[in-house]
Amino acid sequence: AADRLAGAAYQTNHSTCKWCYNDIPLEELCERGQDMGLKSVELLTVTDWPTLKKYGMTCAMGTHKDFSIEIGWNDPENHATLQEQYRQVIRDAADHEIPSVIVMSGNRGQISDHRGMINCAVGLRPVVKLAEKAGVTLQMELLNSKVNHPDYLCDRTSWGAALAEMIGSDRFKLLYDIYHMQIMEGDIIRTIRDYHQYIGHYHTGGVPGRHEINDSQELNYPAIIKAIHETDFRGYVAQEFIPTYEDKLSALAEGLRICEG
Ligand SMILES: O=C(O)C(=O)CO
Repeated sequence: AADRLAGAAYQTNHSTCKWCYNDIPLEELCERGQDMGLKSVELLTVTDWPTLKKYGMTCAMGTHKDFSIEIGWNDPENHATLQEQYRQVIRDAADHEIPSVIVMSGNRGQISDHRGMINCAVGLRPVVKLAEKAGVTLQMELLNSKVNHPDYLCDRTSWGAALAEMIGSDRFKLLYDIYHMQIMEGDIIRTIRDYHQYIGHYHTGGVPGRHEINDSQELNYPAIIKAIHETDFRGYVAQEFIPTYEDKLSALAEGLRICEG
């Protein structure tokens, strides 16, 4: 009951990533999540979107069952397949009122960062047009290539922002993952202030280890979330830490509380 009262007053649009609670059924996560002030459970596909709706929640960042982190838009060989998948997922997202769909750059392989950016822009252009018509935002995730995703291309904020400039649409944004970018770049608050116009969504996680965002780790989440709000951010902040507490949902509730400062 205390969580419910607190949750109703929360300033942030809170979401969480389902994969961090794989052993908890979605219905249970929705029921308990609602009570703690959660508005969304994300990185779910169209099959789960109706369940969220039943609980008055959304999937703030939708995905498609065939999406891959490593195989992405930087390689033109993937464009035809990806364009087909995005035509489908954009249509589904519009039908289910899902605000955003995730995008991955893919791994570098033999392709230079500059060529990869041009390839991403060329491949994404037609699906961004569809997203504009559908009122769905495509958001490319920034991930670390140092610890978790070796060779992933979209691993620096400036590279992502340059791609967003090249694409030039309000329906193409960056998913700024605070955990991943702390590993790659640090300088989190200044980066958010400098690049917020390109950022449509945030992920959290403790550094190092990607566990609870409490004071066992190095990031000052209350200050980071405050800086996000100071940019007039209207999107969602999703908890994406791997809980270590025995009661995983109490870890999630605590994460939301920490973000509220
Ligand atoms: O796979 C990861 O590391 C992610 O952050 C996906 O959101």
